[in-house]
Amino acid sequence: MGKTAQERGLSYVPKCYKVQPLDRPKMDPKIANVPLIDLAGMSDPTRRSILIHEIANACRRYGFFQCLLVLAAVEYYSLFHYHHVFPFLSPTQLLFLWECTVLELLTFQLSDYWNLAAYQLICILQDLSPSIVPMLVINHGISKGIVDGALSTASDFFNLPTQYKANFMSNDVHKPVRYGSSLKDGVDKVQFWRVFLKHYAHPLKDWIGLWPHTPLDYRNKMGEYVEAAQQLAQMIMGLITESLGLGPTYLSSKLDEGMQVMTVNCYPPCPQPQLALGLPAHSDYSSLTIVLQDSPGLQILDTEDNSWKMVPAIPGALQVHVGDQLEVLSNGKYKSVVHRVTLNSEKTRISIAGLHSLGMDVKMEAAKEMVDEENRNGYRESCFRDFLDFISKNDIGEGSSFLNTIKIQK
Ligand SMILES: O=C(O)CCC(=O)C(=O)O
Ligand SMILES: [Fe+2]
Repeated sequence: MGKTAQERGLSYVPKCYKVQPLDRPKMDPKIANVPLIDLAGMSDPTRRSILIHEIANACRRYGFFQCLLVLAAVEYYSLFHYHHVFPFLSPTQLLFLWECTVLELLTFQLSDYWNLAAYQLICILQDLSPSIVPMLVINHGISKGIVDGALSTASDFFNLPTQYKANFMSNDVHKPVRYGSSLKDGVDKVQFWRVFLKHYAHPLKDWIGLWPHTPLDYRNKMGEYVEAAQQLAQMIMGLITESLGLGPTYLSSKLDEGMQVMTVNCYPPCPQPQLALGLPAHSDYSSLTIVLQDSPGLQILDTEDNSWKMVPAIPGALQVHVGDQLEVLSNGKYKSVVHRVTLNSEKTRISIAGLHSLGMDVKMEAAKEMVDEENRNGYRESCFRDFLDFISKNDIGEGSSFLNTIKIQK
């Protein structure tokens, strides 16, 4: 390691990185319809029940949604971004939407603004397109400073000399802190165009001492981000379990005693992005994953038309994925989202994916409330350790999926 193609900046893609022709990314992918949610006003019972309904629809239909920072959202509400986020709207509709929200911005405080504007947005969109339930998670409480700090210290880490990063190098997927490239370097058949640092993060005091101490602000900045993200995951999971009829605290203590595995990814520019991938198609073994990305590259498989769609990279936005554990808990009502990472030839991309799950050996199974005569249990119980054992012996790049191994054939 340190000598991989992506680390050396080769001007071509070597054979071992070339993915099968069918898996090669299109260079002009469609943009995903990102469901949108505003978390503001959660303590108001009427607002909360609307929110739960919106989240339920997003999880069922898409398996993901996005949260926005308040300040990032201001940038996001430019006409340009509207076009990317709502590609199904005509130019006149876009302009109308944009004018409405800009007007609100002038007359309201930011917090009032977001409550109102999000409602307005949802009403407008539902009128225009009743089949689309839009969701934007805003007011999620992680400040722009915290998000920017995590991305910048991550980037500084990857810019360090290989000698230092090599201290964390390992192909052993059971290690709580490790640096690597691809998935399992040199072991899997096809290699992927990324480098990564993975580390456990919750409870912070148990793990932070094992994290890199260079860059000097790494522990501090990443620590702030992971703590805020853990709180957000709890809040969102409360809404999700409530939407399943299980109540808002169904998973709270298990998540609190559970794991938060941070995968900090760096995808250097790739000279032939049409031939390789940053990560192959996979779903996450988590209950929820929260992804922070600094530029586009993440794609999700839209199950409606079985095509890959690009997730728009809105500055500071957080992407929330339903993971395998939530699919199991809901007995398949909510599906974990299949996603992959594509590359570009110009610029390094950084992403931080936080996988929130139950404890290493705590088994997840379908909630008994989700199982009846009509909906037989579709999943065997499993825990994070089972997943790690699986990936240590199987090649995800070749299509192996842990989730498939725990599905019960009906
Ligand atoms: O880079 C991304 O946007 C997503 C990364 C990812 O899917 C993962 O680390 O599991
Ligand atoms: Fe992932």
